[in-house]
Amino acid sequence: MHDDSEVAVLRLGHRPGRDDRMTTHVGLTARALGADRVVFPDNAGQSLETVADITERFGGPFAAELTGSPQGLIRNWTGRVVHLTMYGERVQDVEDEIRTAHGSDGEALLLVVGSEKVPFDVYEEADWNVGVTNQPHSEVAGLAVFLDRLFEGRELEQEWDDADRRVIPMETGKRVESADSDANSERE
Ligand SMILES: C[S@@+](CC[C@H](N)C(=O)[O-])C[C@H]1O[C@@H](n2cnc3c(N)ncnc32)[C@H](O)[C@@H]1O
Repeated sequence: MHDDSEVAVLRLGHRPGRDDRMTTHVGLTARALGADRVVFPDNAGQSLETVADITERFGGPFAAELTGSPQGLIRNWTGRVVHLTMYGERVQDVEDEIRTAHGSDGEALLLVVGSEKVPFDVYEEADWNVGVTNQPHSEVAGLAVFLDRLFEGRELEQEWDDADRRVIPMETGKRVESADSDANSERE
């Protein structure tokens, strides 16, 4: 989480139209929960724009990029690769090992989430295939739980740089403060 070794998220596969919201949410979840970068397939430019816009307004650091070769990124990754899949080893059994590789050994992590069927090569190329439960659910949910386990909750405390607005937590209502501290409040 914005320390020496990077955590990047790769969205593998994107079906324009059908996957637009899900791909965007992979990026927003990666950003909000402590990853440094998200990489989308190059047909997901609309999702990239949304994530970049949120980062500009609500702060960073966070990078969003496109790639023409998602599997090339996996093959050429110099750190370790974690593929999130319902068929993988239980997250609670491998999280310590992954945290040690990242935190103590300084390995950059590439977290891979799929959309439609993930090619078997990815299972073979991954250092860990990890299940957040072995039940089918969602790439967004799997990513969120995995990042929270990886960072042991520290990502909830992160500060945001260069935001032009900030949400003030409230018991009731919505309050957003601009960077120059003009406050706007709204009751639901
Ligand atoms: C809707 S699923 C489709 C998976 C696809 N049927 C396949 O064969 O890989 C899309 C993505 O959600 C993630 N996912 C779904 N359930 C998961 C689980 N229990 N643990 C971790 N990731 C999961 C995986 O990254 C998966 O590629």
